[in-house]
Amino acid sequence: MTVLNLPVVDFGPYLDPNSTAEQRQAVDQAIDKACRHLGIFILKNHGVPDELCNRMLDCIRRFIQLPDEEKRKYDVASKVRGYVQSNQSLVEGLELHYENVGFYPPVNCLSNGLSPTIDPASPNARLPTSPDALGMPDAWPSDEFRAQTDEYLEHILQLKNRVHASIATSLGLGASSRKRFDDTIFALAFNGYQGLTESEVSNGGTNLPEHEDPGSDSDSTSLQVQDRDGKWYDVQPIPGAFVVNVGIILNRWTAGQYHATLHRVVHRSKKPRISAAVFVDPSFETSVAPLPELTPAGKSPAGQKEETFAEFFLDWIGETSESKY
Ligand SMILES: O=C(O)CCC(=O)C(=O)O
Ligand SMILES: [Fe+2]
Repeated sequence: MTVLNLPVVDFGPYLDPNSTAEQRQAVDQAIDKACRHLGIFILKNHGVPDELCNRMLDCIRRFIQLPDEEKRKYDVASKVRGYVQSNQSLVEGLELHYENVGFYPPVNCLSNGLSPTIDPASPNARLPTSPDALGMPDAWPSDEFRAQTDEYLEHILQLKNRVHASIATSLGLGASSRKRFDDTIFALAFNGYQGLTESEVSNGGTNLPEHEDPGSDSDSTSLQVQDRDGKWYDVQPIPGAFVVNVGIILNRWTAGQYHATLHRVVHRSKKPRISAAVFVDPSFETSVAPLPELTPAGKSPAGQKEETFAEFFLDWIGETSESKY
């Protein structure tokens, strides 16, 4: 398979107080160009400390290395929360050759991740005990895991705000559209791909079938992406850098100007692999209709429904049980 050298965006000027407006503008242009082309790029000098990323990955690795019966305690029978074991067939005849543990805030959450019905000071504020439209609540393997993830997301939030500000500038957005970029929540998929034996290496298929995600992904290594002609490429990762890709919502908001990247994972190695996908989703009440600045005629592209992210997402997870899973 041909290796694709993704555009590499050096985010340094956004973090350096001495950078010039021209340097930051060059970053904006590079991100905008990549989002329009394949919808995917590598972000280096992103400001999230290497040491913190490594600690997060170690924490995920330690969880993935636990005995199966221990991990299964965190299976909450949801598509987006809790543990899903490898080879667990969610649809008859189709197996996923990877395991993952996912986290999704309460669906009635505010953009800060807190449920409006819960006192923010209460210990239940970030760990509701009742099911919502997505099923059972998150199942955190330990307080340490949770604290580690919170610390990581605090840094990712700053980065997300900067990247969204850059995109909003490139797209020439006004205050109301910028608000959609600000009102986001994080969903997480921490994925584990087993090391393979010699014969599995030569006989194996796809681990994570091709898909687009609603929110944009980041922080993963060695995956495959499809270009606009339908050809698949291996992505060449850069240690310490994030892979960032456009999801379905950014594609919709931009009326198709930004490309939602089709991607999949084919892990052919004797070494195990883990990845941390962070999805930036809009808050549930946010519209997923195209931004008014990008649709001068005031019309959505044909076939695109005017709906909130809640409506979109509940449909999407219903559909993915047939198409992605
Ligand atoms: O493991 C990876 O590199 C990608 C994971 C991914 O695309 C996902 O979890 O949606
Ligand atoms: Fe993905």
